[in-house]
Amino acid sequence: MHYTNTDENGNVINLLIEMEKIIVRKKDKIILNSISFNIKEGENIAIIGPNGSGKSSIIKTIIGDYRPIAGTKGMVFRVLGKNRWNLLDLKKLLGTVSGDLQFEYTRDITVTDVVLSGFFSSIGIYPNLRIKPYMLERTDEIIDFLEIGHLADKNISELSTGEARRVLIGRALVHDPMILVLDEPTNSLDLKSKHKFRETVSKIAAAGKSIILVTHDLEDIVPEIHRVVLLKDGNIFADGDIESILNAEKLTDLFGIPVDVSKDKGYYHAWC
Ligand SMILES: Nc1ncnc2c1ncn2[C@@H]1O[C@H](COP(=O)(O)OP(=O)(O)OP(=O)(O)O)[C@@H](O)[C@H]1O
Repeated sequence: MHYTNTDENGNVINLLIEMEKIIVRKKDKIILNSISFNIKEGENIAIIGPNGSGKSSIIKTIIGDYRPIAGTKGMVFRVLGKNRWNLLDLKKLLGTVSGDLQFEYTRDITVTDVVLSGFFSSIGIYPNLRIKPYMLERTDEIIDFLEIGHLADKNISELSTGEARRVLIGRALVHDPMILVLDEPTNSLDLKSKHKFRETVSKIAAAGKSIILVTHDLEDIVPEIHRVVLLKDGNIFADGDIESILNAEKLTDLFGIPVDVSKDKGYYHAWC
């Protein structure tokens, strides 16, 4: 187990995720090409890159939906020091919200039940599920924490996209995961909903969860995120502290067109 490690100065660090030489292939195409990076406990990162660069594939690999090619020389893939996980246990550790998860909720189900369904990794609550009192307590706690109590009895189909997205964060948080994984979470939200969503992410980061955020929108990178990974063609193009990565030179190189970057009140903006 390598969950606990030491850095070059002898300080103890806890590694949540260790990836070395990760190769993922789909239909004869290498979609992640020898990816290496670690995420330390308490660290928040953003992953940025052009369409098709492999951002969602990294997330799917981390949450166990995609498997790296086994037997690659020097390959390491560990979550909390373990290289073998029961998928359900892994999903408890990693709360996940993607921009399209809400479209899986096609039938009427209340906000409370959507949050509760996170305990079962299900899309809804069914009679065969054993709901325990602590689950209901935790669901109420999360609804309070996210300030969505006024929505609790509504059906998810009645909510705006922005409201539904915050409910899905609740679903991801019921297990008290160590890491919250957000894949393009502000897709199709209006300005106010994006603002509200970002405040929620900041609050969760301040509560001590690690955030892994995939986005096309630099404004989604809340000030609690200090590290950015740039991806291109299934490779890591750059990885470092936000100041050294989110600048015109790096983003111009990454996207192959002139990009300008500015920073205001802790948030970054890019335009071209
Ligand atoms: N299951 C799959 N089968 C075949 N090809 C796949 C599969 N998953 C991903 N790919 C391919 O891998 C590449 C990376 O896809 P991925 O979705 O990770 O990119 P992305 O950076 O998240 O893109 P976007 O910004 O458009 O969401 C793409 O060329 C995609 O077509």
